[in-house]
Amino acid sequence: MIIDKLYEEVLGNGPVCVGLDTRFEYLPEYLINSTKTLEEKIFEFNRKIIDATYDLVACYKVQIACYEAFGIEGLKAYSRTLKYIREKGKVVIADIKRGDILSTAEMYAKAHFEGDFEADFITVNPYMGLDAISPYFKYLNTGEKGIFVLIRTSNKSSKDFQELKVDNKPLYLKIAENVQKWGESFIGKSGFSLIGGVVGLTFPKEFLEIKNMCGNMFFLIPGYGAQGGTGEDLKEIFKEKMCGVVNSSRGIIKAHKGIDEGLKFNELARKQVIKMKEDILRWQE
Ligand SMILES: O=c1ccn([C@@H]2O[C@H](COP(=O)(O)O)[C@@H](O)[C@H]2O)c(=O)[nH]1
Repeated sequence: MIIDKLYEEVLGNGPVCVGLDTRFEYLPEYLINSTKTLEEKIFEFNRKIIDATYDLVACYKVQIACYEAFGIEGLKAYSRTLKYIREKGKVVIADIKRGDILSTAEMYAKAHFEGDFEADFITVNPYMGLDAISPYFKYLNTGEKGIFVLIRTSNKSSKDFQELKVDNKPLYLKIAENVQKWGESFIGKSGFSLIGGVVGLTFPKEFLEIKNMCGNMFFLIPGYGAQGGTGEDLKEIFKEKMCGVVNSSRGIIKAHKGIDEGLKFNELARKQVIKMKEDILRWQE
């Protein structure tokens, strides 16, 4: 199952997930000024970052908004980036945060688990309930696809709704309970489910509460670096085992900006990955 492959990657290469939230202003000057098409420029930037990091990381997360913002050219670069990561034998998570009624969710599932935008995992929004999530199960049944459901997001305003009490519990715990239950039919050899949770590293106390409740859940963990999360915040969460992948986007792909612009952006991304890995793993010894 794809979740077992992802967990193997974590065991072999550590839990770093490189976030390809590529923006035009992150490109080095030589690419910005080149005569290549926009699609080529964005793809070349991503390809060089992937080539410089794939032996050190568990997976990649590609944020679709950054590519949609460039229009058709951006989506072509998005499609090529997903394909390139999968050709390299690495796992790719498409951060698309979809959530809609059953008939529409069927089309989102087809769009992102097949064809030009095929990814290994996608992120989904649970706000509309089970029938907005169940259309993805057809793909989970193959064992080759998985989803990460938003549970406790990393942004400050996540408290606006996620902390509201339902049956005397914060909503994020209610969601976690349901996600854990849905995931019980999709557990791999690793003991983790193809239905994982998105929980931000910016709330480590709440994270621990969720983790302790959801034994089979594998986590996609945003919030490291640019949003303030640190390796120390993962100490308790990863105490028994590394139960997730830790995403950093800006902290890795724009490391060269303002420091050493130019051809070395990929080497700087690699250095940032090594630094992040050390920062996480030293708390696990
Ligand atoms: O709760 C969430 C869910 C998703 N994200 C996404 O992760 C990256 C974070 O980027 P950084 O530059 O490392 O801050 C981005 O794609 C977000 O959309 C999140 O931050 N929090």
